[in-house]
Amino acid sequence: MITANQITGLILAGGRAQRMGGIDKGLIPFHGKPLIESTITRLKPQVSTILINANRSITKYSHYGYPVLMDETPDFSGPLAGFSVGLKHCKSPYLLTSPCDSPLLPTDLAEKMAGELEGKNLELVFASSKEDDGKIWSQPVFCLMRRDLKDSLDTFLSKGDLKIDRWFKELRSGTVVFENAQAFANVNTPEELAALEEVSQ
Ligand SMILES: Nc1nc2c(ncn2[C@@H]2O[C@H](COP(=O)(O)OP(=O)(O)OP(=O)(O)O)[C@@H](O)[C@H]2O)c(=O)[nH]1
Ligand SMILES: [Mg+2]
Repeated sequence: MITANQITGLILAGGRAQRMGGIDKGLIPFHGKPLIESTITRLKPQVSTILINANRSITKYSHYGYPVLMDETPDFSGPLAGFSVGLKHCKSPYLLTSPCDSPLLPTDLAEKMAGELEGKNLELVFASSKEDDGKIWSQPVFCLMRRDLKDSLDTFLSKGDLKIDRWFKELRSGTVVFENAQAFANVNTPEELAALEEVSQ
């Protein structure tokens, strides 16, 4: 059984946050505290340690006491750039990614994804959510992967491809469907931030 001490958590806070006006999304207040703190709180019990991937405000993110890793590929090339640097610094056999802007992430994220990865002998598992209308949505930035996928990812990125689902298709990958779609609610605009604060009192 894959346990928390075999998993490193990677919090993705390296985006531009253009829909939020270009400010640093992980640091905007959510219930009075920087948004990333909610992710840290939920992820921490599920993993052995945490890495933060950010491209700005490095000193502020460093205050949480975890390594802060900047993308090694230029120009905000998307979440896979964060996966790559996270895999490079991951010392455990598995890496679990979560964005900094989904403060209600499932408390059983690691457990369910690890069960699927191990049970089906997969290399990577991403989350999906079941919406109220029954539709299933991929949540590809919530992802548990083997650390040894580093070379595969770097080869993929070196071809100039950045599409996350295209990399997944090259692998033995699968998904876990989570019933509580609200756990994946993410904050992209000031309106979404206000709405999520309202429902998560
Ligand atoms: N490392 C890294 N992470 C990224 C990059 N772009 C997006 N992400 C992360 O991927 C996740 C999902 O991205 P979005 O919700 O679209 O965030 P964003 O790109 O900052 O926001 P917009 O600019 O408004 O699209 C977030 O956790 C981002 O921090 C990037 O260029 N590098
Ligand atoms: Mg988002």
